[in-house]
Amino acid sequence: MAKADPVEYTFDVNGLDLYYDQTQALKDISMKIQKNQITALIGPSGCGKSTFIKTLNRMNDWIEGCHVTGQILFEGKDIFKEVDSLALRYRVGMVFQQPTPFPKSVFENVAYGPRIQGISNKKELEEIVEQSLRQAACWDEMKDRLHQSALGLSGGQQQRLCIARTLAARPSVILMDEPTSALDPISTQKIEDLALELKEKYTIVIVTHSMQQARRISDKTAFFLLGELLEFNDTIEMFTNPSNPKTEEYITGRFG
Ligand SMILES: Nc1ncnc2c1ncn2[C@@H]1O[C@H](COP(=O)(O)OP(=O)(O)OP(=O)(O)O)[C@@H](O)[C@H]1O
Repeated sequence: MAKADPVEYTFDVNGLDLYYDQTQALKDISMKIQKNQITALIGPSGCGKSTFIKTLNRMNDWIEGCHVTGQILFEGKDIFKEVDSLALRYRVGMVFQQPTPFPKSVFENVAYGPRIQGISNKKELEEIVEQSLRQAACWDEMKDRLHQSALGLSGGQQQRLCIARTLAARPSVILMDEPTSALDPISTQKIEDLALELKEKYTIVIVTHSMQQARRISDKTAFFLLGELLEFNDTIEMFTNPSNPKTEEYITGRFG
C-alpha cells in the first residue's frame, strides 16, 4: 500500500517558554508551521507576537536576559542544538515594520548578503541581484536606478527592496513583522500580492494587526493572548467559526 505523503512542516514548535529576565513572555507554545503557507500571528499589543517570530530565527539571542526553554525544529533540526545561528538567519530571513535599507545603492543592498556568503564574481552577483529584484516585484521600477541610493526610494519600494535583500540570501522562510503598518494602501496591496506569490517557493510567517490582512492572505492564523497561543487554525475556520470566545471578541474588534 502506498504511504501517505508526510505532512511537511517548516517549523515544529514544542513547549516553548521564553523569559525576559524573570518575566515570562511566551507560555508553553506548541505549533507546527506548514511549508509554502502563510501563517498570520495576531493578538493585542504585548501578547508576544514579535517575541515569538524573532525566536524562529534566534534574533532574541541578542537580548540580554532573554532565555528560552522548549524546542523548535526547523526543517527537522533543533535550532538551539543542531543549527548554527548565523546559518539559521540566512535560511530564515526577516523583514521589519520600518523598511531598513542600508545607506548604499539598490544593487549593494541586494548584493550584501551574497557577498557576505562569499560570492564575489561580478556576473554571479548581477544575476542574483536581478533575480531577487524580479522575485520581489521591483525589477522594472529599479533596473535603471541600481546604482542610486536606496534611501531615495519610497517607503513601499524600500520595503520591497528589503524583501529582495532577504531573498538574495536564499532563505526558505520569510518572517515579516508588521511589514505594511508603515505603508499606504497601494504599497500594502503590493506587499500582500507579493506574499501570495512568494508562498509558492517560501514559507511565510507574518505578524499583523490587520484582521483584514490576515484574512486576505494567510492560510493559517495563530491568536496570541498574554503570551499564550489561544487558538491556531485554518484562517477561514478561525474567522468564521472561532472556537475560543476570546478569539471571537478580538477578531470582531471588541478588544485589543
Ligand atoms: N527586549 C525586551 N525586554 C524585556 N521585555 C520585553 C522585551 N521585548 C518585549 N518584551 C515584553 O514581552 C511582552 C511581549 O512583547 P512583544 O513585543 O512580543 O508583543 P507583541 O504582541 O509583538 O506587541 P506589539 O503588537 O505591540 O508589537 C511584552 O510584555 C513586552 O513588554
